[in-house]
Amino acid sequence: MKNYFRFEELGTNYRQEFMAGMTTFLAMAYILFVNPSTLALVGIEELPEGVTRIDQGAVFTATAIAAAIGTLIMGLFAKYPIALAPGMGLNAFFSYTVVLGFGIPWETALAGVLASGLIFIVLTLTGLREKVINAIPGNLKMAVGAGIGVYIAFIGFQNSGIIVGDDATLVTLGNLTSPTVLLAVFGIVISVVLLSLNIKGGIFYGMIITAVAGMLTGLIEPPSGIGGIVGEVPSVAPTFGQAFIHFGDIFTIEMLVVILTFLFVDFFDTAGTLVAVANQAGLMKDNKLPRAGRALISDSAATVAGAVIGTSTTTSYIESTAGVGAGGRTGFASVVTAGFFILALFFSPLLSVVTAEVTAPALIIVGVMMAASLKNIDWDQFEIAVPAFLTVVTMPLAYSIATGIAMGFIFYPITMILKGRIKEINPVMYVLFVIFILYFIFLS
Ligand SMILES: Nc1nc2[nH]cnc2c(=O)[nH]1
Repeated sequence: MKNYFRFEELGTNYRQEFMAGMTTFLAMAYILFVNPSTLALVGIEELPEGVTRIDQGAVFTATAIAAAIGTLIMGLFAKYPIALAPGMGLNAFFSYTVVLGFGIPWETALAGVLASGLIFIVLTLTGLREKVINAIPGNLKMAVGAGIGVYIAFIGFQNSGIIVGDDATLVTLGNLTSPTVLLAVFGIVISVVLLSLNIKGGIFYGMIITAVAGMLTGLIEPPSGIGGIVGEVPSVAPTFGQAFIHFGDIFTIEMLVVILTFLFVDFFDTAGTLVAVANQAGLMKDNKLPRAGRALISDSAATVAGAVIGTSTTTSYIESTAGVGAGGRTGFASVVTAGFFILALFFSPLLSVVTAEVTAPALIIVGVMMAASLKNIDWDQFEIAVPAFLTVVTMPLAYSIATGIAMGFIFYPITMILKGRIKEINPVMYVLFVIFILYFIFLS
């Protein structure tokens, strides 16, 4: 086993890899609770006509199983210390834009996720995905990752009532004397303190402390006895296979736009995350990602498995950097993380204590982590700064990851041509330019 994972060559051992795998799990365990509440649109009273609410218990189980499957394949097949789970960027798009905004039932949306995963497998097997990833300028990849971070943080601020709507200015600061808003602020402070002290599971422990504070102050109902903490694994019957049953519903223009967005967002998010984590672990060779095809196949297979069981797009997590920080260098760390996700299946009763105030700090801290890629952007070149900046700011402002990506990819060739750098533009970028112009035409 040591030879399979090349422990000696990579200067690691079982203990170090175990600690790394556990650290990554702790950093991303929040998704087990945040994903079901996001997909079930908890807190939104009225759903569009013809749309039902997805079963939270089923999404909990789907989240844990999709994360375990994806992370295990990444560990054993691609041998990277990279863990996967349903992404916060795309679960927000799935819930707020597709289901709530377009009024598309979650069953059809899941079929869209399945379609995007299958297309990805084909694109990866033909080598096209790797080619396009290499054709996209690093600056834009970094901007997309950072923009998703800002978008996720904005959702956290909004869900917790720290930022609210305003007729005059669109958004403004919420009521800081409201007890629930104060609980969220407390959660952010605690998480920041823990992470500043280099406590690796800081996000997870921050959530536990916030939930306990909520119970002590009567803002959150406490679990009753051991049965409120450990319980049977919730059935996936309400969601399992719905993606297949509703596959026939995806052949509409609206769903085409949705599937393209799933594809594009996952594409750029995964590309940015794989490079960021591999770079941190010192696993890049000549500025390229070794076994990129295998890593991308792991990512796509996880999306397909997740869609069939009942969750939005499963993707490589930026939180894997926590495990790499703890010394993780091989796929064995991922095997450990996957094991913890299986164990977590038995803790579903805790879902009821993880409210929006408890999850908001996690969303905001993930935003901070993803925004770290801003440092890799060449801000002193105006032709780069413009598309990068537009990508980052339009994601939260338009409340759409896809719009942010489209803005960047439309402005990039324009500014590059105007600055006389036409020779540096990869032909693929012109194709993407046309696709995104069409995207805006279809949207409006
Ligand atoms: N890369 C990445 N990491 C995440 N961590 C939590 N959500 C996400 C996401 O959507 N993408």
